[in-house]
Amino acid sequence: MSPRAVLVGPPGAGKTTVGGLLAEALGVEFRDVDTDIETIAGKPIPEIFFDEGEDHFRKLEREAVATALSTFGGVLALGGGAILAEQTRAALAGHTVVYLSVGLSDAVSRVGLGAGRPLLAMNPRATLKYLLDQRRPLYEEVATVTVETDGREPEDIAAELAGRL
Ligand SMILES: Nc1ncnc2c1ncn2[C@@H]1O[C@H](COP(=O)(O)OP(=O)(O)OP(=O)(O)O)[C@@H](O)[C@H]1O
Ligand SMILES: O=C(O)C1=C[C@@H](O)[C@@H](O)[C@H](O)C1
Ligand SMILES: [Mg+2]
Repeated sequence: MSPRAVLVGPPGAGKTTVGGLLAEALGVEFRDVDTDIETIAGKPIPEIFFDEGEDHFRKLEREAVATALSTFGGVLALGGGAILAEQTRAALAGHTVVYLSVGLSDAVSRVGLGAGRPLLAMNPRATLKYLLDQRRPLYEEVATVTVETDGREPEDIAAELAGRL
């Protein structure tokens, strides 16, 4: 089994929001790997970062993505940093991968002060700029479909994707 679509993109791209709407439009289940990781760890992501560190979080993330890619048939949202792992980028080959791209200004206004996002806990704007610049080539590498989300409503993006997939 393979996901109908895998959504990637930086924090604030709308993976969770658009992913849920897209799954509804396609009549399939929605799953978010960030939620899978919280279930496996038994605690919220900020606590995993705080208690065990980012490396441990990334290990849980690689495992959770690998499991979901081979067992789930609906719309799957990855965490914003999942594509940093070479193993995950390789595992995405052959899947329908949607890159939700977002510019710095929309990303900043969407994530606000970064609540619930441990990497953005300090200086969200500068950190987001760094993450967007560092990761853009990696999102582009794995994507089979790219959608620019700046200035667009999640419902509109999900409807476009439902038509394209
Ligand atoms: N196209 C959009 N236009 C305006 N606001 C949006 C859009 N997409 C998402 N949002 C809002 O931005 C915030 C972040 O969206 P969301 O949680 O879906 O992003 P994400 O890509 O899942 O981020 P993360 O990587 O942190 O999980 C939410 O409050 C959501 O309502
Ligand atoms: O961009 C990132 O590295 C992250 C994004 C979130 O989805 C979570 O996976 C976590 O907060 C890390
Ligand atoms: Mg999300």
